[in-house]
Amino acid sequence: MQSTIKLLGQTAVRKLTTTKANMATSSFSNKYKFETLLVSTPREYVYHVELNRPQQFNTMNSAFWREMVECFQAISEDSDCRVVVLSANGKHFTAGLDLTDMGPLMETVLGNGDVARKFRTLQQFIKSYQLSFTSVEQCNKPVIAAVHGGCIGGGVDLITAADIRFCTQDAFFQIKEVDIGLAADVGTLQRLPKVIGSDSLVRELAYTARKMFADEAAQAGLVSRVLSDKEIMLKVALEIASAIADKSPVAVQGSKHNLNYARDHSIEEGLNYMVIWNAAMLQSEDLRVAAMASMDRKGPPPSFSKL
Ligand SMILES: CC/C=C\C=C\CC(=O)SCCNC(=O)CCNC(=O)[C@H](O)C(C)(C)COP(=O)(O)OP(=O)(O)OC[C@H]1O[C@@H](n2cnc3c(N)ncnc32)[C@H](O)[C@@H]1OP(=O)(O)O
Repeated sequence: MQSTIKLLGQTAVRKLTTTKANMATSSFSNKYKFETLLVSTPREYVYHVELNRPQQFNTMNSAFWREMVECFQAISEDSDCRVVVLSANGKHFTAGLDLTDMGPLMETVLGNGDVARKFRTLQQFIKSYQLSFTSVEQCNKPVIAAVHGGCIGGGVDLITAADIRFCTQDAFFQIKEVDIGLAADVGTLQRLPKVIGSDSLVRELAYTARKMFADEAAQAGLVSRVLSDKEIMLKVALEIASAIADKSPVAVQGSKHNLNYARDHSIEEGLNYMVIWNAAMLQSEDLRVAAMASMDRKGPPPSFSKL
């Protein structure tokens, strides 16, 4: 009798565990359900976001601009994620702005209304598109962009907002905006000079729209690794992502936040900000856990609470 009750109890526990796991999976699928992006969890604490309109070369349509914000703002606050790999499906990473989905924009440009009204509408448009990539930069979690094939126009704006960039040997980068009659307006001109350091090269690329291939991109510092093909690139990106995910999230996210702050301020301002930041964060349990683990080299690797 007692063993029957015990067995029934075990079945109930198993059912409850399975139900909880199913609920977690379905809440993940609902939260990260998009038309233009595919989100998966290939490893513990690692999310993989893929641009997912392969037939259209992942061109950036209105759904994409909206979903990028939704996706990266959700990830920023998701304690099950500590690091993101951002790649793309299909032949190219992205062909940039979807030139077939510019209806509302062109309606404003060509439509009725005086210059002030048109200005206000376009201002909102451009600001909201900028937020799509600023949400990558402002995401609490580091983002590793893994680029293959063409990374064109808006693609360069996007990857300059990422923390780390890898590419395949066949990748090329193109600030294509001048070819369609506009100055790049969603991040390239602001972020690329800080990423690659050579103002001269940025200007050459922005004024000519010429392709920059993988080896030159590595030499310039736009990417930190060039891998032979996409499969190997994703393997390496996921390994690096896992290595980051094993570290204290307090330390990693604090590093991202302070690197971004330091990039945009003087050294003195950055140091002052760091004092305030760590006067709070040094009180976190991660410091004790990590310090104990590094002293006890034979013990298990440290494990950190979710953040
Ligand atoms: C507020 C503004 C915010 C953001 C602004 C961003 C600006 C930009 O992104 S500017 C860059 C815009 N993109 C382009 O100019 C891309 C131009 N295309 C190419 O360079 C090439 O097509 C390619 C992407 C390198 C692919 O070359 P290939 O593999 O040889 O294929 P194709 O035969 O050239 O193209 C096949 C098919 O795709 C269409 N297409 C390509 N790019 C786009 C695009 N961006 N939008 C819409 N459609 C695109 C191309 O026209 C072909 O169509 P067909 O009907 O088959 O002719």
